[in-house]
Formats: sequence, C-alpha cells, structure tokens
Amino acid sequence: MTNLTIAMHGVTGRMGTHQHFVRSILAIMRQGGVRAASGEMIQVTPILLGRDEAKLRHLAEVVADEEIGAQVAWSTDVDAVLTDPQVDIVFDASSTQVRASIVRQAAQQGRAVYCEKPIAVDVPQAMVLAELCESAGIKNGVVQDKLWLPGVCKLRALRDGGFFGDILSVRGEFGYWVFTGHDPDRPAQRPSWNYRREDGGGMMLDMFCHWQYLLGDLLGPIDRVLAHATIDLPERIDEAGNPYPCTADDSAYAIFVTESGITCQFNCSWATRVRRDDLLTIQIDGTKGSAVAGLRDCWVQEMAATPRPVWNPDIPQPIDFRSGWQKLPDTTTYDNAFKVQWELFLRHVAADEPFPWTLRRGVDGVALAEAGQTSSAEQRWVTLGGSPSSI
Ligand SMILES: NC(=O)C1=CN([C@@H]2O[C@H](COP(=O)(O)OP(=O)(O)OC[C@H]3O[C@@H](n4cnc5c(N)ncnc54)[C@H](OP(=O)(O)O)[C@@H]3O)[C@@H](O)[C@H]2O)C=CC1
Ligand SMILES: O=C1CO[C@H](CO)[C@@H](O)[C@@H]1O
Repeated sequence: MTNLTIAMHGVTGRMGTHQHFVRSILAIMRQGGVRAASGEMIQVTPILLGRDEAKLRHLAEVVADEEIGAQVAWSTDVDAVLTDPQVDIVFDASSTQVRASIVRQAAQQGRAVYCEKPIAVDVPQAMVLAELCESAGIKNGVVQDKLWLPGVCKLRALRDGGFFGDILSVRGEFGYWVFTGHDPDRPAQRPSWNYRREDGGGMMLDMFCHWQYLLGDLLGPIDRVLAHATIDLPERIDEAGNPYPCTADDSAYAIFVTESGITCQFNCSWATRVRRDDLLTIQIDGTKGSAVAGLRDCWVQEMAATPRPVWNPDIPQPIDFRSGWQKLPDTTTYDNAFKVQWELFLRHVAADEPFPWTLRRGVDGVALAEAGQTSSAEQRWVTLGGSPSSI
C-alpha cells in the first residue's frame, strides 16, 4: 500500500469542496483507495489548506467526519505545508489568479502538481507554469473533467463505433440563468469573481478551455476560431451584498473549425433560460446519424429514423421531432468525472501510469480562450497556428 499526502489549496471554494474534496478525495478514502494496474493499492491523506480557519475546520472536522467517519488535517500556514517533505502532491482549486503562486512554490519544492483549469489567465503565464513543472521534473496535471462526463463518454463510444458516418458539424449549447443577486430571495449561485475580468473571470476564459480539450478529444485539434462576447448584465451583487460592475463577458458565441474541417458552434451564456435537455448539450451531426449528449444522457437518431420535414407555417407542425430520438441505455456505471481523473493522476504519481493531461495541455486551453478574446475584440477569425504547448 502506498500512501500519498495531498495538500489541497482552494478546498473551501465551490469546486474544491464539492467536486475535489467530498466527491473525489473523501470518496477515494471511503472506498479504500485506488488500485494501480500492478495491483498495488494507493491511499490518500489530505491536508486542507487555505486562509479561512472556520471553513477549513468545518470541512476537516465536520464534513470529513460525516463522509468517512474520521477527521482530516488542515492548516492556514500555506508556506509551512508546501515545504513539508511529507507532502507528495499539491492541488490547487483556488480562483485562477491565485494559482500561479501555489504552483510555483510546489514546483520549487519538487512536489507533484495537480490543478484546476484555466491554469492561468493568459498564455505567457500558463507557459511559465508548464515549463516550471517540466524543468523541476515533477509530475503534473490539469483538471479536464468533461472528458469523463457520462454524456461525453457516450458520444466517444458512438464515434468509435462509426455511428456518425462522416462527422459534419457540432453544436454546443451551454449555460443557464445566474441570478444577479438584486432579489435577496434569489442570490447569485456563482462567485462574483466570475464576472470581474480583473479577478480572472469571464465566460471565454472559463469555458473555452473545456471546449478545447473536449473537441480535441472527439474530433482532433482546433484550427481557428471566430468569437463574439458580451457583458449582458452590467451589474451584480457580490458576496458581501454590495453592487459591483461586471467587467467580464457573461456570454460568448464561437465558431471553432477543426484541422479536419469540422465546424463546431458553441453558445455559452450565464444570462439564458434553459429550454433544452441539460445545462450543456452537444449535438453531433453526421452523414449516417446524429446524437445529442447532455451531462449524463445521450439521444441518437439514425438515417432510418430521420424525419422528412416540409416547411409550412400555415398548419400546426405535424412532426413530433423529439419522438424520433432514442435515449441510449447506460451500459456501465459512471463515477464522478473529477474522481475518475483524480484516480488516474494518483496512479500516475504512485505507479508511473500514463497521464497525458499535463499543464502543457492546460496551456492549449488558455490559448483557445485567448484566441477567442482576440477574435471578439478585433472582430476577425484567429488561427491557432498549432498547439502553443508544442512550440
Ligand atoms: N472544472 C470545472 O468544472 C470547474 C472549474 N472551475 C475552476 O475552479 C477554480 C475555483 O472556482 P470556484 O470553486 O468556482 O471558485 P470559488 O470562488 O467558489 O472558490 C475560490 C477558492 O479560492 C480561494 N481564494 C480566492 N482568493 C484567494 C486568495 N487571494 N488567497 C487565497 N485563497 C483564495 C477561496 O478561499 P476562501 O474560501 O478563503 O475565500 C476558495 O477556496 C477556478 O479556477 C475555476 O476556473 C470552476 C468551476 C467549474
Ligand atoms: O468553469 C466552469 C464554469 O461553470 C461550469 C458549470 O457551472 C463548469 O463546468 C466550468 O468548469
């Protein structure tokens, strides 16, 4: 049995608490660890790190006790924990602009690094972090959770089985209404920094790094992007109840064209009301069939079931379009997507198993966001010119 000690920074945030601490690390501890390909078991010991003593204590003593029947360690002395030789992995899920200092310290100490996306707010800073990890010779990884969403796994299986024929186009619809907080009964359900560019917020920075690896995995690299971003709601209320001006895009619309010539169009908005199957839906149209994936489910329509509509607005629509789609059954059980990637990273660190989702790959996500920002600001196509991570 190998035991890996993980310093978890940013664990008091939304992602840190729910996805990484509770649904990944505590779940791994509860199941007795992770089995490597060699058969060896890998167990983990977290140390929760941050600046808010009360939140850390609650997570370490109350939440951990509820989940695994034991307490875990915590500390507000970030420097001391990062230099503690017992620590094997430093994880960061703090807000994006805080990430660099944690990654830098961890790399200097020779710890393995795992962190949330985007790894930085621009390509030069992202490259510095990737290079730091590489020159320190440490194992490193970036969260690319959407790859293990059940709906995306189903799309991948359809592609691998040749269901689509030739893939023609992709359409992604992402977003939902995020309350501004002006109505005290309906507080904002996302952190205020998301809507301030100076604090690392913005739809393109948030989401284009997901679309970059998702499309790359399904269809191959993206060649170029045409994007348009807007600030739809100019004022929101922050966590302290104070109004603040929104300085970051809360909606972004993009056309990505892959190197293989497939057109992928994504609409992303925090100011839209959902009338679709899920908060994210991805439709792939192919010569033989189409599929629409939500976060978990996936619906398909083959050529034989494809309706033959005729335009006539003078009569009620005679076709029930939804009835022509079949929901794919679950043929396996799907674990939490973040936990799946955590297990792969732990196996990488403890047993040297492959883990391609490095900070270098994280640079590519930031590059797509940056290209989107340039496209939107200059109202033009931006060609990515190959992966910046391979330069
Ligand atoms: N992979 C995915 O699906 C998603 C990834 N993300 C990414 O995860 C990261 C966190 O997002 P989210 O959880 O929504 O954000 P939150 O605002 O909920 O959490 C932010 C975390 O960062 C900490 N933090 C903020 N500022 C500082 C600072 N100056 N010094 C030290 N700690 C600080 C906070 O600590 P404190 O509690 O003390 O304030 C908190 O732990 C972002 O990079 C975001 O892009 C976000 C959403 C989804
Ligand atoms: O950064 C993000 C913004 O929120 C989305 C969902 O609410 C996440 O999936 C994403 O990673």
